[in-house]
Order: sequence, then structure tokens, then C-alpha cells
Amino acid sequence: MNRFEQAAGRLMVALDYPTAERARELIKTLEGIPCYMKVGMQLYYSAGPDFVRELKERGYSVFLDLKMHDIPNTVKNGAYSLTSLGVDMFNVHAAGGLKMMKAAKEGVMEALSASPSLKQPILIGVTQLTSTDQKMLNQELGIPGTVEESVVCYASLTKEAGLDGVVASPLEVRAIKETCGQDFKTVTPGIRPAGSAVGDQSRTLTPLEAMKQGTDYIVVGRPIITAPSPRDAALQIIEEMKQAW
Ligand SMILES: O=C(O)c1cc(=O)[nH]c(=O)n1[C@@H]1O[C@H](COP(=O)(O)O)[C@@H](O)[C@H]1O
Repeated sequence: MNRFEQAAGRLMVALDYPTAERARELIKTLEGIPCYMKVGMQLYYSAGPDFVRELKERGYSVFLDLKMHDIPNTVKNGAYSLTSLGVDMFNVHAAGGLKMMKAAKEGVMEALSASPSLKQPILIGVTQLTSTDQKMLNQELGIPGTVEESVVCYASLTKEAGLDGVVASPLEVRAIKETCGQDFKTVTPGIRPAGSAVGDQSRTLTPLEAMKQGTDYIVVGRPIITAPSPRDAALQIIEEMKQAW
């Protein structure tokens, strides 16, 4: 694998579109770039599992971002369904607690033993959303301490539950890896190339800065999908990622 492919494989493009048709247009413009594709609530709720299967048939790695957060039994069954669908990665909210996250893992393992040909998906806990800032954490969510402390606390809980890593902002990657180990995966949205609109994100870094923090994957939506040329935007981000090595 050359350096371009290595970097592209760590870029997760958020297909935040209302329909499969719109997502297919973007995929066409990104043809030949071996990035990860992230399907979130907007697209999944409209296009469903068929679109995930289509992405798999096209050869993409798929992160299904549905952020499950429910009672343990419901999450276990949801995890069973998503594993059976054949996604490469999916996530649950760490705020659902230890028992819920362990149930998610059980759902994965049960699906794998029912269909041994399936590949084990990477199971990730969402810590504090990258739109959450210090004031919101303390005043709205009622969680004391700093954002980093809360993120590291959720990351430790996620590790204890036996999951593979967390979603966090790139600003917390070093602290997460120090506490949970270098192999514990970090998936980091809140990526903003220099000069691009921050929008509703609060805790952001550029692609280069995020890679320098040692993150495993960066998630990028609007800076690519709303760019005049999404292909150029994606290629530029991959170039930036390569500079970190
Ligand atoms: O789990 C996620 O992917 C996620 C977690 C988080 O804390 N923040 C966050 O932005 N995301 C997702 O990452 C993507 C970021 O998109 P942009 O802000 O457009 O780059 C969106 O699809 C979000 O749903």
C-alpha cells in the first residue's frame, strides 16, 4: 500500500445526504480514492441497509454512524443486526453506560457466531460530541470538570466494556491514548481545513494537526461535500494527512 492509499484509508467521508442518488453523485466524483465511507442518520433513515450493501459491493469500508443509545437489550439486538449487515465499523453512545456497551459487544459476538464468515466490525463509543463545548458540558449536560476529563472518563469506560475505541475530537487524542493505550482507536470528526467554515462544530483541528495528534481516522463531511470540487477538497485533505508522516 502506498502513502496515498494509507492516508485515504484513514479519511472517512461523511455521506450526509438526504437520498442515495445524491450520495452516489459524490461517490462518482471520488472514484478511485480508497477512502472510508460514513453513513449517518440522514442517509440511513432514507436509504436504509440496501445502500450500505451497495457501498460494500463497490468495495468501500463502511462506518455506520447511528450512535445507538438505549437499554442494553435493545442495543444488543441492534448491534446484532448491524454486524449481520456487514459494516466495518459502528458506534454506540458511551453515555449509555458499561452494561449497554457490553451488551453491544455481545450482540456483535452473537452475530459472528451465527455467521462465521462475517468480519468483526470495529465497535466504537461516542464520548462527548464535537459540537459540545465547556459551557454546554457544565451548564446544560450537568457534567462537572473539563471536556477532556469527561472524554477520557468515557474512553476508559468504553475500553473497560471491551470496545475497540472512541469517537472524540482530535484535541483529546493524546490524552485518550495515554490513558487507554496506543492501540485503542480514535475516530475524530471536528476536522476543519484552514479557512473552512466551522459551522456547528466546537472542538476542531485541521487534517494535518489531527494526524499529528496521532488519530487513527479523521471524519470529514461539509468541507468535502459542500466544496465546489469535492474531489479536489478530498485530495487536498489526503495530501495534508500525508505531511504528518
Ligand atoms: O460519530 C460521528 O461521526 C460524529 C461524532 C461527533 O462527536 N461529531 C460529529 O461531527 N460526528 C459526525 O461527523 C460528521 C462531521 O461532519 P462535518 O462537520 O460536516 O465535517 C457528521 O456526519 C457528524 O454526524
